[in-house]
Amino acid sequence: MSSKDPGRETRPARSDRGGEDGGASPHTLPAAGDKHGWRVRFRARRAAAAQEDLRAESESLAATWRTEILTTLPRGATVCAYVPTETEPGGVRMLDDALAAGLRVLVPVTGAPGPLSWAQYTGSGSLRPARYGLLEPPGPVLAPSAIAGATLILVPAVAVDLRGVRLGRGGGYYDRTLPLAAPGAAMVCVVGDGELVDELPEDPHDVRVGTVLTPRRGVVRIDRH
Ligand SMILES: Nc1nc2c(c(=O)[nH]1)N(C=O)[C@@H](CNc1ccc(C(=O)N[C@@H](CCC(=O)O)C(=O)O)cc1)CN2
Ligand SMILES: Nc1ncnc2c1ncn2[C@@H]1O[C@H](COP(=O)(O)OP(=O)(O)OP(=O)(O)O)[C@@H](O)[C@H]1O
Repeated sequence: MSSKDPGRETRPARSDRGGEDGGASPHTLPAAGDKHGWRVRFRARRAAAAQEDLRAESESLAATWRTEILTTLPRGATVCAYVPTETEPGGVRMLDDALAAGLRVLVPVTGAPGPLSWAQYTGSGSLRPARYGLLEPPGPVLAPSAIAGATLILVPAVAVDLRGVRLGRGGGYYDRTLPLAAPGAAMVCVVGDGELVDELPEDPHDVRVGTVLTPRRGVVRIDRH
């Protein structure tokens, strides 16, 4: 990544970690290990983004998804994705593109914290409101082990770093789910350009991803995965 990239947010330098005010100012960055603080910060940025910018980002992400990722997957393969919320980059259109490419698309069914169950996505028209304001298909619920059949897994993230460490919404759902994936499955995060950063806090339970998709940088492969 070039240091000239706009929107770039790096690991805080020591001098940034709260000044004489003890870090209470909204202008200071969260402490390096403060996952919750970073999550709040990244989510606030998404919430403040202009609709037209989000739309343009989603257009670009969907184009890369179609031309550089979907074309590499055989028809009939299973993809585990998620139904994006309004502020998550990418849009539901990425799921429809996967259907059009002949893939079987599973999305999470969120219950109590634990490994996620799954349901087959057949189109946005049949989605129903679910927990946390998410949308889910009404169809039969598949056990968490369904992820083992996926060739590629889209993993939601608020931000991700250049080592593949992701910051999710704080439920620990994906950290409990990804260990059930097949060893060769590709794990891909879709984020804004300012959400691919140098270094995020990492816990022992965190599962790293191998690929990141951003609007401007396209497909970013993580080394040493
Ligand atoms: N579109 C989408 N679907 C998804 C996820 C996601 O990130 N995006 N998930 C990814 O796991 C799962 C749902 N996970 C969730 C985890 C936490 C919260 C939640 O309400 N968290 C609190 C903040 C917790 C904190 O900051 O410590 C909140 O947002 O107020 C919601 C959903 C499954 N489905
Ligand atoms: N494999 C696990 N087993 C038990 N608890 C876990 C596991 N993974 C995460 N947790 C717990 O879940 C909570 C949230 O973890 P973390 O902040 O890493 O979530 P996240 O990666 O942001 O969320 P998600 O995976 O849902 O997107 C923490 O309390 C953590 O201890």
